[in-house]
Amino acid sequence: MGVGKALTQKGSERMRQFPQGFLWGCATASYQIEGSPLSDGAGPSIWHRFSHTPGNVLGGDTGDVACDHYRRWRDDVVLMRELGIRAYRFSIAWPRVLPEGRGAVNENGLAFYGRLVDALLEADIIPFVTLYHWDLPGSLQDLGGWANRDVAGWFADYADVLFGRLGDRVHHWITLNEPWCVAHLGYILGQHAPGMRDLWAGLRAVHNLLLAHGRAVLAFRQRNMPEGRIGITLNFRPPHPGSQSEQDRAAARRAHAYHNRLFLDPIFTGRYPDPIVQWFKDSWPETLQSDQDVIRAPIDFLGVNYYTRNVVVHAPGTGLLHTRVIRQPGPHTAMGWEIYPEGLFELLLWIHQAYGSPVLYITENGAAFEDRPDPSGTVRDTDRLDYLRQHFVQAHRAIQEGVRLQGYFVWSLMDNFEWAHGYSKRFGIVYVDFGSQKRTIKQSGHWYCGVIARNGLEN
Ligand SMILES: N#[N+]C[C@@H]1[C@@H](O)[C@H](O)[C@@H](O)[C@@H]2O[C@H]12
Repeated sequence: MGVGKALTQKGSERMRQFPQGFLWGCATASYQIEGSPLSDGAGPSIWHRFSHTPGNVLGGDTGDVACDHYRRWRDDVVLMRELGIRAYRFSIAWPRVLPEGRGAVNENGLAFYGRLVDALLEADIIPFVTLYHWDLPGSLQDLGGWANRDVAGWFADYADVLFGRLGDRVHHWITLNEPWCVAHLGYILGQHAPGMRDLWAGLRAVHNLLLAHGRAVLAFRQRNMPEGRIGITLNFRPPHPGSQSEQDRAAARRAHAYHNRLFLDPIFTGRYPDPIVQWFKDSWPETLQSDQDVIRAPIDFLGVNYYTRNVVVHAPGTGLLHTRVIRQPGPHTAMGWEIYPEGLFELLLWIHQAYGSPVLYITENGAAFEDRPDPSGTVRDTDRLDYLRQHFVQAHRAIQEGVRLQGYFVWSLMDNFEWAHGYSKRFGIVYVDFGSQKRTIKQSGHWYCGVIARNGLEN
């Protein structure tokens, strides 16, 4: 079933036309671009603490300055307007709004985001607000953070402050960004803030993140904002077995259940994937029957973050799932991730078919490459342009198959603080000279501007 005109002849060109009103955008996150983490009454986040702890971030980089967006936000909105984006996904730093995570609101912090929203609307750019993109207030981590069941109420209260103060202008809300990374990288592997290596805590974080999401959705519904839409952003890595042996196929099923279904199933079906509950049986958290109803509070859209796939083999005693990812031949990004555009089509179709055809937004897709300006100052990032083009083609294929994909946010608007990699990995379609803070639209950014203007791809 096609949607819109799939391929239209335009002279000798063939266009892949996207549906009218398709939202082309870019995405960022507070700690990765803002800088000024403690300005105007903001409290320290777990990433402020983590990055200031020696050894946690490559090169000792921190988010103290980042892209200085907290001060340069007006110019950055002008930049977004130059790119012609229709929508901008950004996150709000919880500790800027509630410095202690609970209690008193920091009006300065709230005012920053109010000004940013007003400037976006003035520029005819639709704000998509992520309530949580990993910068938990440090004071809540002191109480156990995501491993403390009370966090669900703290998060819902924080979300409700923002619904009340920005809900008249912001109509698209994302509760959590990649809760899988929050639990797995932050509480189980310790590679991200808060740097815990505790399976017991990590699995409770999984459940409490889902509870927090559900409680925020219920708080949103209570506000009765008919124009409002709320969803969650999940990260996915479609796993392919390294061989057709039953062991490798079972390994891929385990990886699929843990990486792709751990949050999706409870939200859409009210149940955790059985293979995972069985796998972690001794450590699995106690849950209440009533939790399911909170977690599966209906959402209006699902945000999909896709970068690559994993080819997985059975590896006894290796890692959490006794699996190992096998590097594939062919092109990879600077993150060491295989470039596998077909994985985006496979993923979108699977979600569409297996979870009741939800409205989808690609809330992140992009690539890191070694970008350098040439002597003229131009950044010819053809590898990123090709990566995006190939993935846009797959998104178009999915729409042609009836997937209700309504927008695409490129990660990222600009080069930024790439978590434990610091500033060593550049994902932006805009180059940032972190010394001078000069922004330069890369070749991929200029190309993306054309895609948006045509709402489609030329072959
Ligand atoms: N790594 N990487 C790039 C990108 C990261 O910069 C985002 O903050 C995350 O939401 C997600 O992991 C994807």
